[in-house]
Amino acid sequence: MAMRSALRGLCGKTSSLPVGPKLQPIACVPHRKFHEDFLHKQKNPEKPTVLITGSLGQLGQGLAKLLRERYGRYNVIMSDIIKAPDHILEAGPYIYADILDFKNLQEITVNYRIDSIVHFSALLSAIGEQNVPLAMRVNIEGLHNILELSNQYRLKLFVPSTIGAFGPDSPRNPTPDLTIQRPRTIYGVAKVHAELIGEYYNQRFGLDFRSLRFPGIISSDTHPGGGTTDYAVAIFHEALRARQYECYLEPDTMLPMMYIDDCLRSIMEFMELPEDRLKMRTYNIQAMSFTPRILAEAVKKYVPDFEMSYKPDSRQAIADTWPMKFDDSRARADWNWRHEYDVDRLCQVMFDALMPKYNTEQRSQASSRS
Ligand SMILES: NC(=O)c1ccc[n+]([C@@H]2O[C@H](COP(=O)([O-])OP(=O)(O)OC[C@H]3O[C@@H](n4cnc5c(N)ncnc54)[C@H](O)[C@@H]3O)[C@@H](O)[C@H]2O)c1
Ligand SMILES: C[C@@H](O)[C@H](N)C(=O)O
Repeated sequence: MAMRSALRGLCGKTSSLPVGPKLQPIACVPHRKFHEDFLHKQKNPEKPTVLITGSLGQLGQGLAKLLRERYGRYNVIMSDIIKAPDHILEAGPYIYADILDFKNLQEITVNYRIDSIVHFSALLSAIGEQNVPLAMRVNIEGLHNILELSNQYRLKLFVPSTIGAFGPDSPRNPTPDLTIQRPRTIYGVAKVHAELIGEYYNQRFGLDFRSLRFPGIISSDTHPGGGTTDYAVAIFHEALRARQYECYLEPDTMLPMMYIDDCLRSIMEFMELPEDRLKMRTYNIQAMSFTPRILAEAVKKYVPDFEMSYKPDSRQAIADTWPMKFDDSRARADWNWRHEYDVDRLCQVMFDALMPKYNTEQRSQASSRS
């Protein structure tokens, strides 16, 4: 932080280059070419360079950390269209990349010598329904850009799919990999399109396209971006903050869920598999399934006076069409997928992470009142 403040003083604005103990102090970046050359010299040439789109969302920050541990700090380029907080800028390269701007994506791929893309940019299910034209642009047009870019430059491409890629005509308990997919949200329609067109590019052009269908992801250090499964993150914060939570789903709505560590590990394992291990390009993966009522009971073991009330909103209609449980037997058989977190372990890890934060907040609120 001291170094960053000094740099602010030197050049009037903060360089987006990370400044850490192992780095030479680069005061400011006179032009982008210098920035790119600098990053290239710092990279581990033995490892791939990965671009993460939409990396400031719920999944991107954790994945960048894991990938950097494995490939090196400068081999992972985080990108998004929003301003990054200081701790992101300090952790490694972060750049602006709008997935709707194809030329900008080409420039980034060439200048940063990108080998793989993890494509996270999207509007999630609930937010997508509120702005369908934007969701079509980001989730469909943006995907076309990423796919075409990956094909042009022969990049390996990971695009996550979701339980939302299924609809009311699909078997819901369990939902197999190959079945009817007629989702009722623009988010789901765009994901089915991504799965199919990715598979088509693989068969037609040999593009190394890979996709996993994720359940709702639960994390403590990042917040969800406007999905139907967000309640399963909010409940932990509200239990600690207010001892109560008003859930927007009915008590017995069962959905598949997954702790973020399982999700991020699945991406790492799946992306590193040799191509001949893949019998399909898109796999279901399952960890746990629960209802709001079941999760509330588990939360009460940590916060005994916690109370949950229910006020279903438009997200209920979405959840009612989604799988209750995934059949992920093919992922388990083909590439040995195993989850590690069930609902009890999930609660333990969430409360371990969040309790100190809320205890400190409550202590500081109490001391400012006294
Ligand atoms: N979080 C989950 O529960 C979950 C479950 C299944 C699948 N997924 C998928 O995983 C991916 C990542 O999900 P997430 O939860 O991190 O999403 P998120 O909503 O938290 O983050 C998405 C990011 O995309 C960025 N973005 C929006 N428009 C953009 C544009 N034009 N150009 C570049 N970036 C843009 C946003 O700024 C945001 O940071 C998504 O494709 C999502 O569908 C997520
Ligand atoms: C399930 C997933 O795709 C996301 N969390 C959503 O609810 O939209």
